[in-house]
Amino acid sequence: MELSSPQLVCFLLLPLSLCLFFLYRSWSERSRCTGLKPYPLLGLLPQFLKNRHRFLDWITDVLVHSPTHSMTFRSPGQVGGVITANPSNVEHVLKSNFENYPKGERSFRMLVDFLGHGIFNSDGEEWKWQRKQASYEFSKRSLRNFMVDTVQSEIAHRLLPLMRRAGEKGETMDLQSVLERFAFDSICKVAFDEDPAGLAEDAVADATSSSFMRAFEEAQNLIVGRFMDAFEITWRVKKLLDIGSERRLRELLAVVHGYAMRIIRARKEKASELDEHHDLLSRFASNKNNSEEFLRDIVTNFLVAGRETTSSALTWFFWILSTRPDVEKKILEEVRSVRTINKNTSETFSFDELREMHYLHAAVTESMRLYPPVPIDTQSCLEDDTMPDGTFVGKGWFVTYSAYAMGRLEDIWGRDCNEYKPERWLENGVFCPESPFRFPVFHAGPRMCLGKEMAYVQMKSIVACVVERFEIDVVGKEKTPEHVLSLTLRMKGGLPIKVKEKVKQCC
Ligand code: HEM
Repeated sequence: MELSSPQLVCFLLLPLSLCLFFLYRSWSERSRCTGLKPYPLLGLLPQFLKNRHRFLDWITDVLVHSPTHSMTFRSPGQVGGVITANPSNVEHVLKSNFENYPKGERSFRMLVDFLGHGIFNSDGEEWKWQRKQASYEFSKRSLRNFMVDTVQSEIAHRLLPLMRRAGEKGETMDLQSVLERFAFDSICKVAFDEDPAGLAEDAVADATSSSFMRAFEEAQNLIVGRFMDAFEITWRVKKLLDIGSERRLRELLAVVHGYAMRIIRARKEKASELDEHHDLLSRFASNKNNSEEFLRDIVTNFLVAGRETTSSALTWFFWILSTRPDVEKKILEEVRSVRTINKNTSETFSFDELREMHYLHAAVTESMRLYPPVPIDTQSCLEDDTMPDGTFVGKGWFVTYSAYAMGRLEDIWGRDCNEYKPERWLENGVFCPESPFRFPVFHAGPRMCLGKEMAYVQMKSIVACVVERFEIDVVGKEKTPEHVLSLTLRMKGGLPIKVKEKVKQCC
């Protein structure tokens, strides 16, 4: 059959029109579900590019308004993805269908230069083996005792004197940086029996550890920057040509890995004096099959885990506290009462005393609800799947849950979800935990955080001791600080404070 010119045009235009019609239909359908308007062909890429500097708040707005609290990304040439704040989906991904949601190849490629094959960046048998070794170590009473001693000593000999000196001189100090150095010293001592003395009076003199800390932070930011590149090819080309941010990253990683190697070699020299249960590093080092490179990855991963999480949580906590004298008063009353009941005359608190501080536990937890140290966390999908809320997830897609958005959902926390209210965690004065799928701040399921108890000991000890002794004035506290999204939620520009030592209470 021969077609006339107008017929030919119609014949060619028909599929195109049908295509446009279906694209438009799926476009308006998806915008009805998520409140977002994905562009035909470009998907949500334009919105992503426009909002990537306020990524967390942007996706929170979208997830809060989406009826399922989930959103789907699909852009041409890019992997698809789902971001969710739906507790049923979180449970499905992190627990019920765990095997289908590993960290995945894409995330591995992005992080391998920094985290290597360590626990945060491994799947399958490689992860299981590390998890088993580390879990065993973390469950030991001896580790807990060592950790409590370490935190107490760091507070009594470094943190409190440092704050006292700043108070006497009337100096403004950056609390975020102080807390990071505190956490860095603690994790190095607990995991590797190394003291970098980041918070010591003569810390300035220890150029190696301070240049390491700076390099570690910048490297982390550059690695996260890779995730924010709209196209993976961008950083890969820069890496290949050794230019721009990738060149800088290579230089910084040389410093980071060099420091970690120094710890490992020092440990090897001491190996004959130490048994394999001495600390976390000894446990991994005792296996002769583990290369130096693998041990270096262990060190880097535990530093990531321990250095920024508690300091991020406490930085936001102290800012909130500065705006809530009522909460500070209640914490102080509780701390003083525990001290009196236990006739404690030392500068710090024991593990059991910290456990008695339920209000403090609630106050710190409530702050992490609104400012979770790990605000988003991503897995990838092995095989096509449908989540409990009906959202489709394709093979190879990423699935991200946002603890930050979940902390702001009325469906989980009620109408006062945006208010800071420690009381929501208490029943008759006793702390009641929430399901980890509704409050996944420490993750959930088989990969749940191993350092949760250690983190609370550190955070509660610091708050109890500091609030008891110092008045803290946060400079510019009226304005909500901006955040920077690194691997953790950091405060942009730090938290400038002025401190004044309180007059000692006579008992
Ligand atoms: C407030 C403090 C902390 C928070 C909010 C927190 C949160 C988390 C989160 C969200 C994960 C999952 C990360 C992922 O998907 O890869 C995680 C994993 C982990 N955390 Fe923590 N963490 C904290 C402190 C610590 C501390 C002090 C340690 C001690 C070293 C630690 C050790 C670990 C380890 C080893 C894992 C890996 C678990 C695995 O993949 O099997 N965490 N944590």
